[in-house]
Amino acid sequence: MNRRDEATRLDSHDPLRAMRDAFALPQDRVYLDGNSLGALPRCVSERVRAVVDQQWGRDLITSWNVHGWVNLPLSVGEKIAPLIGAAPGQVVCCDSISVNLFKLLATALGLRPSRRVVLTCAGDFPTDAYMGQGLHSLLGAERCEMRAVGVGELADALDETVAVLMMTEVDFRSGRRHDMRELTAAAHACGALVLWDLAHSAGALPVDLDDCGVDMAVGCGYKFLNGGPGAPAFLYLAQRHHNQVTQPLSGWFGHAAPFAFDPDYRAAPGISAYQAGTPGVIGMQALDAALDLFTGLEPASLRRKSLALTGFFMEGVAADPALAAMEVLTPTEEARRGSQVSLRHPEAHAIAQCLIAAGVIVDFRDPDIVRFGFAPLYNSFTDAAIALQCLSTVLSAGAYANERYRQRAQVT
Ligand SMILES: Cc1ncc(COP(=O)(O)O)c(C=O)c1O
Ligand SMILES: Nc1c(O)cccc1C(=O)C[C@H](N)C(=O)O
Repeated sequence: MNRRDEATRLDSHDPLRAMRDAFALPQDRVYLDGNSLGALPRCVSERVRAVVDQQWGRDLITSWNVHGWVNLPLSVGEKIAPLIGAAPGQVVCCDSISVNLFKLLATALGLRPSRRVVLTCAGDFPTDAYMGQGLHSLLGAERCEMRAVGVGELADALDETVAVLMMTEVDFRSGRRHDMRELTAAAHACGALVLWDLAHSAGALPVDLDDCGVDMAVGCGYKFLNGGPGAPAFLYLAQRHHNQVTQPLSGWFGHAAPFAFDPDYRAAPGISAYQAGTPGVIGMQALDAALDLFTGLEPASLRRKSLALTGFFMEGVAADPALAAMEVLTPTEEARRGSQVSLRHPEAHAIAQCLIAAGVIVDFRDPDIVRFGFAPLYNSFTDAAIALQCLSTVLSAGAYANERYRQRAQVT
């Protein structure tokens, strides 16, 4: 059976295939970039229209109470919680990952006052280290020292100076998935806390924060949760760490009584204290609607589909002699794989541009990686087969050598 027929067969047996219809995907494109920006759920268009026209347009400021706008950060947080293995009361939806990292890193240093090191994995998405570097400038080297090491050196680097280990579960370049349970236990064994970045996990694979004993986590709403460009992020802090440290972005939405307008800050109890200012209601409502698509779905079913898609794609790459020059960076071992396949080639940028021009939307990561993101809610095996065919044609024809594919855009 050829790959297209095999894809058709797999699609017909896919228990999640009906979910694709919940998305407004363009007919003439194959979208494999949900690991950067999730596709548009139809229910989000409807919700945003209703929020703008009826809630904002007609009910105006009464909507903060009447439509529950004021509670959105907590209510949306509660909708995200089951997707990341968190019991109620520990997740709030607000701000961006970057901003939430600042709050949590400061909290971690406050919870471990005799330690100063934030240990990170070299090569993780840079904003995580950037936020730590900002904290270092603010607090000084005696209170905050950033230390980045390779994955293989993490175990040795965990010593009594480390306050917190900050790791991304799925590497944005390679798609490699780290062992959350094992690394969390290793950090705890040396008395450190652990903070996981779930940007490339939430909505694509099961995460068991409570069960793994994780202390803190962040993640974003615009990738596999499909909340739209710039959707609010989320933040998790385990119950046992609540009410001990005042997070530094102490804005009025995290105050115990915001509408008492006290001159002095008094933190709200629990996770609510991790809010800062007024939530972006339209973005929050878009994410809230998008999360409804996960209702009743087992995260394990998403994982099965994601692994089947990435596995099918990787097999196709391995079987095609035209793709021999593309190095597969993503682990073939399922437990170590996220929901993307990354291929390395010296002409990766031009190859990605050729694919996009042919209607297969992928992205490029400097200097030489083409990423194929597989969103289990809406990608099909046929998407993967079309992408394989297109990639094969691009490489066999050498189309990427054309000068017009070499222009670099501002956002890649
Ligand atoms: C792992 C990871 N962390 C953080 C970010 C950035 O998050 P934000 O833009 O919400 O601060 C991204 C992607 O943009 C990411 O892939
Ligand atoms: N957040 C992004 C943005 O504002 C513009 C373009 C891309 C992004 C991304 O999410 C990039 C993504 N974190 C990555 O894995 O590379």
